[in-house]
Amino acid sequence: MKHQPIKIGTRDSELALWQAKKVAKELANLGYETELIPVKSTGDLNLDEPLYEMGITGIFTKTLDVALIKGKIDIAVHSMKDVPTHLPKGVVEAAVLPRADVSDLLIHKGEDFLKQKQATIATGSLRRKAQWLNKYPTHKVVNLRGNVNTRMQKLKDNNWNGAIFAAAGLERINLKPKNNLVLDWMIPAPAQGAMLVVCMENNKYCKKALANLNDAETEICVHIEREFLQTLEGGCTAPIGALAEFKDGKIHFKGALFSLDGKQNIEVKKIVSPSEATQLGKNCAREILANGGKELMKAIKKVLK
Ligand SMILES: NCc1[nH]cc(CCC(=O)O)c1CC(=O)O
Repeated sequence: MKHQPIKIGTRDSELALWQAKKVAKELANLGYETELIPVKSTGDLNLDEPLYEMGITGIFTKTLDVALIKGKIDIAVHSMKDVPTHLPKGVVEAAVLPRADVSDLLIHKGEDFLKQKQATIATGSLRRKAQWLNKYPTHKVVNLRGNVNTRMQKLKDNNWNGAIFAAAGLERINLKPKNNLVLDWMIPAPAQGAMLVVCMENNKYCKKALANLNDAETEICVHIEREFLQTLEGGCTAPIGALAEFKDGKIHFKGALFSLDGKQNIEVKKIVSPSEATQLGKNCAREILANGGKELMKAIKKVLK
């Protein structure tokens, strides 16, 4: 018997649509029929208030989660870095797609300002803000929210020196300007550049279809990063970066917790063999907590609550 097309839920930003269409294409290559179902999310609408002030984790994923649980869609496609470490009950990770560029980019209007004392950089991310101020303590960081297109437009409309974007997002929607600087010193968000497809635990048909799309190495790396995040944060959006990468058969991990003003930086780096990967994220987070991270997390939570 012919199966109904797989209903792919997606937010309606250009990046989200690109990512959903990518999954549709991959599934079509395997012979599966699909249908795109755009679902509006509060995350794209509420642009003036910083995410952390809304007190919500999973603001980008909440609406799709509801649609999934209600059976309006069969699968949801997410930027994995936007997905809270705990999935809603009954929802499972069905595939982690091969990772794109993990780096953060500075989109600027001329690089000369990097040598100046005064400059203004825009970002809505506490992680990017803290790391920028750590490297450029005299600069000013202003809040910038909205989807990638909105943020790029706001950068044009304001006299900021630059704004920070994920390379993956800009590349996907073909919006990467020439005047970009790869911030190779900046530690990306856990799971940056990775896409996650989720479905209901009891949906055997979709689980089987999506298993074909999973990239094992990416899955291992993002799980290390997210375990690191989960062990550190306990449900608050702190300035945390983490990156695990396979290099010459080994896993290279770096993770860091920053104070909100960027003055404090507690970092850990480790190189392990893949057999030691299971506890890596947790162990590195525990090392940071033991090195002053516990007190720092407490101070951050006090401000963000
Ligand atoms: N929070 C927004 C968001 N979520 C995923 C991406 C881009 C894709 C990715 O980082 O995986 C972006 C834009 C950005 O951070 O500039």
